[in-house]
Amino acid sequence: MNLKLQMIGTGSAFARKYFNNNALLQDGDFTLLIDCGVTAPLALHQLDKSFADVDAVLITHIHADHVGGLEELAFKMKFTFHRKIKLYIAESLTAILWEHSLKGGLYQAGEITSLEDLFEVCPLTPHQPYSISEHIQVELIPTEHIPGKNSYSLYFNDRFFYSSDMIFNPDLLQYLVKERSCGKIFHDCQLEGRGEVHTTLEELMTLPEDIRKITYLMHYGDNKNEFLGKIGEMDFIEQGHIYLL
Ligand SMILES: O=c1ccn([C@@H]2O[C@H](COP(=O)(O)O)[C@@H](O)[C@H]2O)c(=O)[nH]1
Ligand SMILES: [Zn+2]
Ligand SMILES: [Zn+2]
Repeated sequence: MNLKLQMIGTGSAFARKYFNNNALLQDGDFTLLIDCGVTAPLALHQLDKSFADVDAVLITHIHADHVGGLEELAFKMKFTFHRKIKLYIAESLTAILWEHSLKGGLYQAGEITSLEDLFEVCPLTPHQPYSISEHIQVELIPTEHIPGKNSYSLYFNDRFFYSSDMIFNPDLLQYLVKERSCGKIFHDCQLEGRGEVHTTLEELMTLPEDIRKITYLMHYGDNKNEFLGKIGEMDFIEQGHIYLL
């Protein structure tokens, strides 16, 4: 069974040409939304889709380009579609997501007082595999992004790695490829400047050729086209395209 990956956005946090780095992972007629940033509703609309097409959502960390669209998703599910979808999120982030991000907009006395009033919350323990659909299995891998902020990368089906936002960790990439049969890497890529909270193109270019060959770049800036031909054996993943995995 082929899974389909469609990035609804491939942009860095403040990109204007590209939507937030969020994705749809499709297993037959089941659709998982990976992160749900501020631009997710419009990004879906431009693909002739909406939250009605989403069966579950998986969150990697608490930044607006990854969770800023959850308020609309939650309201739509509750009051328009009358569905409670599964919310997959690290157990360390559930209280933070509600108390520090969603409660302000979604709280409604007697009606919406917790995440569980909106979602079927599925708290995930890092380093454990979870079955999300018949052919989608995910494992959270804690990775460094912002000091003091829990942030997770995703390892699907013991086959492909989705960094979300992380600083460079070549040892992890080597381990996944050499020891865990990783065949594709979707990696955030800061095109210019120092990689204080992300991995830079310069850093990714230091990876061995066999890893670069299976690496697809995402979470990039508006000037991405200036870097065409300057990314070695790597490829840019394109917003809206459907990739068979
Ligand atoms: O130390 C920092 C922390 C944050 N930033 C900026 O904020 C965004 C955060 O969004 P991401 O989704 O993690 O990209 C980041 O890109 C930086 O632009 C920073 O510069 N320095
Ligand atoms: Zn981001
Ligand atoms: Zn981030």
